[in-house]
Amino acid sequence: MVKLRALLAQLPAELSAESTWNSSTHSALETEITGLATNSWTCKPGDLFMGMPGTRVDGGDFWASAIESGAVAALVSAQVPRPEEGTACVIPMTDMNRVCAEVAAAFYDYPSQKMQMVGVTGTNGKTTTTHLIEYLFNHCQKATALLGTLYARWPGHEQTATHTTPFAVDLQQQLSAAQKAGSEYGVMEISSHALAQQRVLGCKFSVAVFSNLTQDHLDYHKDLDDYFEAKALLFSPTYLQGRAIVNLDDSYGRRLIERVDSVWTYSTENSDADLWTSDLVYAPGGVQGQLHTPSGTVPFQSPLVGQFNVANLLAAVGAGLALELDLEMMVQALSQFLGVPGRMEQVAVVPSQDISVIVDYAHTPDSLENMLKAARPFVKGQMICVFGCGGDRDRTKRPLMGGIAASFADQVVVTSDNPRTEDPQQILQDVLAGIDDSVQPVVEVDRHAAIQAAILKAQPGDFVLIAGKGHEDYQILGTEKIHFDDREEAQAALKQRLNS
Ligand SMILES: CC(=O)N[C@H]1[C@@H](OP(=O)(O)OP(=O)(O)OC[C@H]2O[C@@H](n3ccc(=O)[nH]c3=O)[C@H](O)[C@@H]2O)O[C@H](CO)[C@@H](O)[C@@H]1O[C@H](C)C(=O)N[C@@H](C)C(=O)N[C@H](CCC(=O)O)C(=O)O
Ligand SMILES: Nc1ncnc2c1ncn2[C@@H]1O[C@H](COP(=O)(O)OP(=O)(O)OP(=O)(O)O)[C@@H](O)[C@H]1O
Ligand SMILES: N[C@H](CCC[C@H](N)C(=O)O)C(=O)O
Ligand SMILES: [Mg+2]
Repeated sequence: MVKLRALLAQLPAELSAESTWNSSTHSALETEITGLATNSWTCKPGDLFMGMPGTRVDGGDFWASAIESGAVAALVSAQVPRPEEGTACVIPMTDMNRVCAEVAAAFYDYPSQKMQMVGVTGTNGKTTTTHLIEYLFNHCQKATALLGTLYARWPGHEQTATHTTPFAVDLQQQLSAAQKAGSEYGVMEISSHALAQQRVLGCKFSVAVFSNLTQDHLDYHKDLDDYFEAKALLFSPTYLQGRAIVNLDDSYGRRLIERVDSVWTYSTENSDADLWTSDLVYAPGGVQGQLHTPSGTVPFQSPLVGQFNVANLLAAVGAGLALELDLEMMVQALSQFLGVPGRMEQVAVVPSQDISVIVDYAHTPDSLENMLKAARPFVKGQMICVFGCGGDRDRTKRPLMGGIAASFADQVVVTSDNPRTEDPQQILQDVLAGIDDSVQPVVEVDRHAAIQAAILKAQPGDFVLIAGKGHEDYQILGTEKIHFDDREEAQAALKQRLNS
């Protein structure tokens, strides 16, 4: 609980010009705020309502319904029409994204500053790297909270996530709960959307990781440079108060290095990097090699598959060393980390079968290519790739993904991902536009039928890769979310194959 006056005092003067306060504001200043709300529908008595500008509406326009639900006051964009003085406390603000983040951090008393925080950004590898960091840190007896695409969890608690990076109020509430539950460390995925919308403002990071930048989200960002600038914000002094860990193998990573003072680079092969690997041997059961770090060189072994996962584990070890974790202990933990749900996850059935099936979350051109390349050495027969592209998301990546699937797989099955409000057939056409006429993909709009067709038609020794949805246990058709899980679908098809 905190008084409205105290919360407003945390805001920089340029955001909450006191000169605009009227008698309604002054009379609400001593009221205790018991919660924060950004949705008028879920606003409770005692809350402070913050009206967020969105793509469809300005939440500020709903201040009356929030006040009716018991909100003590509403903070809204300056353009929002306000009530007559004396009727309700509605205070105009300059930048609601910033206001919301600053207020949330203050309300929860800056939890990130009571923990050692690691932020991970980049197009691909955030979920995998944050899981690795959580695992290494917990193995080294450091109680660690993890916030990301899959869930928010800390010792004794786990909840499903709705976004890769929560909105400011949820974020600060979760960090506060994690810290109170004993987490000394926190690791989180930070999306470019979150940085552009300032959801993470008020958080301070001891370590920030940059994995890579390749095409995605061009529905939201103007171009790749704009996307990069959003990611680069994490490495500015506003957020980073420690060491940057940056991928030297990525061209945008090399650009970022020029801008940061305290940086360790990592590379899967370049000995100029601070952390790098050599003598790598890839096998179906994982990878092994030598790990070179600022704390010495050690042999390592990991059950993870693919060169990109070596990059992820380098980033994770770098984060650990930056926070003074023991290298030997981390290397021991690496050998036991089995992977992340829905990332290169093998679908197994009993009795085992003569084909392999993998479910992976590749939903960008780069990750699709990496996944197919990583699997190739282990394919005895044909490599069959089942995939689609999400609706209401970057359309320009669709033909690129089509071209990549056709180049790197032996057979392609184009199907739906989450069509959302787009016409599923049109999404398929966008993907097919990138596939050369000489290739004859199977086109099946129903993902269930597509997975079944791929698995039932596979020949002994074939390798079926089902990409795009990974851990997701739903499919979004229109505005409806139905239960759908690639792993369950593959299991069922494998059983059917056994009996046919
Ligand atoms: C593009 C984007 O980020 N959109 C976000 C935006 O939605 P919007 O603009 O449609 O919102 P809106 O409907 O206009 O409403 C604006 C505000 O008014 C409020 N409102 C609205 C109506 C009402 O009656 N009362 C009321 O209070 C709403 O609660 C909201 O705060 O504001 C909403 C609330 O703040 C967000 O939920 C929504 O995220 C949507 C769901 C989303 O899917 N975002 C994705 C793209 C995203 O952020 N993804 C990244 C990961 C990307 C990666 O892979 O790297 C993430 O971090 O998850
Ligand atoms: N370092 C990496 N570089 C390139 N591709 C990767 C890397 N790590 C994982 N991948 C591929 O990208 C897919 C998504 O990985 P992951 O979930 O770790 O990424 P993410 O950055 O969290 O994605 P999102 O933005 O959706 O949260 C994986 O299934 C794999 O195919
Ligand atoms: N975080 C990603 C997830 C994409 C997952 C894919 N299955 C899709 O629906 O496009 C995004 O919001 O673009
Ligand atoms: Mg993720």
